[in-house]
Amino acid sequence: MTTSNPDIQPAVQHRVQVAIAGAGPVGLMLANYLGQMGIDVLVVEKLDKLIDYPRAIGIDDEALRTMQSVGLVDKVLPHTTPWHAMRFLTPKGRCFADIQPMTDEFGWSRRNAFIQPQVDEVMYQGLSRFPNVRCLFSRELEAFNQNSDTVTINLKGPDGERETVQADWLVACDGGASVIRRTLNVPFEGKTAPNQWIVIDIANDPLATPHIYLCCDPVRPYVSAALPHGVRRFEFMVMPGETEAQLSEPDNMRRLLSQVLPDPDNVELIRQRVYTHNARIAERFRIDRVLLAGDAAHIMPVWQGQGYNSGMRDAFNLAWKLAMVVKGKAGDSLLDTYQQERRDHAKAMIDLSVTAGNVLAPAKRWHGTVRDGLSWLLNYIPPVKRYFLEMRFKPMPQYREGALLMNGTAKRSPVGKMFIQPKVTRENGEVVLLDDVIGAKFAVIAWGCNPLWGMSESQIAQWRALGTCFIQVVPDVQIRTPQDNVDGVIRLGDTQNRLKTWFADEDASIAVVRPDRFVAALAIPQTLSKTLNQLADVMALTSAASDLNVEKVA
Ligand SMILES: Cc1cc2nc3c(=O)[nH]c(=O)nc-3n(C[C@H](O)[C@H](O)[C@H](O)COP(=O)(O)OP(=O)(O)OC[C@H]3O[C@@H](n4cnc5c(N)ncnc54)[C@H](O)[C@@H]3O)c2cc1C
Ligand SMILES: NC(=O)c1ccc[n+]([C@@H]2O[C@H](COP(=O)([O-])OP(=O)(O)OC[C@H]3O[C@@H](n4cnc5c(N)ncnc54)[C@H](O)[C@@H]3O)[C@@H](O)[C@H]2O)c1
Ligand SMILES: O=C(O)/C=C/c1cccc(O)c1O
Repeated sequence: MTTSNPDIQPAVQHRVQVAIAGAGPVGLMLANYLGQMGIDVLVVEKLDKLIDYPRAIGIDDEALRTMQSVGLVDKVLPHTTPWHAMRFLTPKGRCFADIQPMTDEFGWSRRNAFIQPQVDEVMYQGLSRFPNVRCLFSRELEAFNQNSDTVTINLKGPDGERETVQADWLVACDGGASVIRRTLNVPFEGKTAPNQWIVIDIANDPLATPHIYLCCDPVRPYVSAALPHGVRRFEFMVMPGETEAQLSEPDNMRRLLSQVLPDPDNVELIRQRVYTHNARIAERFRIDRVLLAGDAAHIMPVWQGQGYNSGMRDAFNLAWKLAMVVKGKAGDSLLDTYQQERRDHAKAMIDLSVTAGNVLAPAKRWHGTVRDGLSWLLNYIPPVKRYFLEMRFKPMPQYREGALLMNGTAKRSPVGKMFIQPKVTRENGEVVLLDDVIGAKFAVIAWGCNPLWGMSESQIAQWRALGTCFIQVVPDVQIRTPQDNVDGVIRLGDTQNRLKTWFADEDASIAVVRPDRFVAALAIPQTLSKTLNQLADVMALTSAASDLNVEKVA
């Protein structure tokens, strides 16, 4: 661990509850969530502005749900193309995997194209809603040290001047090359791919056909992706011996683009750059008062668009836990569940992304021949086809240990999985998405019954103090007629009949849902009280739980 230089006497000293290194999407999301919870946050970014070149191009339904949780989804959606299919083509142009899930169990389109800097900007602008959040550019985190009470951070300012930050917690959102991860000597296990890729972004899309195509050309595999705002992305594999400088020469660019466009000279280039793909994961995500998130914790090839989305999952998982610990509502052991829950799933996404890369560009040519033959056969087996179409190969996060109470066998249980987000009808007839009723809170969602029945007054007070929302879901036809109403319980109509179906499938009637929308426990009215007590133990809730104070978002 580094020690700060005692000779440096910084002119500016900041004191905050949470310091975030890096104003990439993960740092910005975390800052928005913590800002909304009333936490004092300082984001430090070494560059003088947000990164503005194109990077990630796929945002999934879980990430949109995360944007919704910080009140920004309406500003993000205009920068997306929903229901975006990803199609793998054989060398002869036959589509052998059409990945196009058309379900919306979490409330949003499963696959969406987007342009990362535009959505990063939305998140940055979102911070202006919170006087308790500051974002300082041209501040590079150079060194830090921590003790049992605090983290001391040394920053270098725009003219080389020094500043210090005293923070209760430091979150490293400083990207793949994270200086924080390296300083802490946390191993970054995995592989770096042997091949590079050249990414070319073009304005005024000269092709303009929808969706993303991954073309398994054995001579030079490539990707062609339609993006919002008339942008086209091409990615070509760089062959052994080729260099970035060579490939960027006009003649070579023309040769590359002639593989995909009839008139390769008539293009409006935004940017081209050569990249290496890494598949690496940090051995630990928590080192005492320092937490690693996003690319600082895991990096992966782009083929499933999961680098960005995995970072969003980290932010959603960590933010509510950090807020509870900072506010003294939970002991800091709650933060151990962040690594417990997130690391395995991030690893599964890395493995999936590597596999997709091997399908697109197999290491040996004969692997490609086998792939094309097998895929031709499998395409005729409907369950296999459905498996691809519905994206069932993408492992949905299921936490087996952590801030939850697993009952029954983990494989079958919905505990540790994200709760569905259907439309619901309020008593005034308004139809909204479920999370918009809950807000940034825990929810106890009961089918038909009164969730408070069986809970003691003190237990109700304890969970209310955490900001828990108690919900009674009824068949939609019952919602407009006041009946069986209970004080302090929100009644909702099951607009799409999805909640009834969910509870019937799970053989339960009450779900305890965490602020990140993961199911923490299942119960029936007779077991809820005991279940909530056990959950309070697992989550290290303190007895001093008082209102979590969700600040009103302007
Ligand atoms: C060049 C590039 C292209 C990519 N292209 C794709 C793609 O095509 N498809 C895809 O799915 N994913 C892509 N990714 C991955 C995706 O962009 C990342 O997964 C995502 O940006 C991770 O977000 P993050 O917030 O964790 O880190 P980043 O977005 O990397 O943000 C980290 C931030 O921390 C700042 N920082 C670093 N060190 C310090 C320090 N010491 N002090 C202060 N600030 C610091 C950096 O300047 C940066 O702004 C790409 C990544 C990169 C780097
Ligand atoms: N569109 C694209 O094709 C594209 C473009 C850029 C990045 N990406 C993805 O995003 C990820 C992050 O991008 P980046 O530019 O920050 O990555 P990068 O190439 O700078 O590598 C990130 C970090 O990985 C670690 N690393 C690399 N080799 C290592 C080794 N041998 N041992 C231990 N650690 C090692 C280092 O900490 C390095 O700084 C990339 O790895 C890639 O998967 C994709
Ligand atoms: O969003 C996806 O699922 C795919 C993303 C993708 C595919 C190919 C190349 C990339 O750079 C991607 O981000």
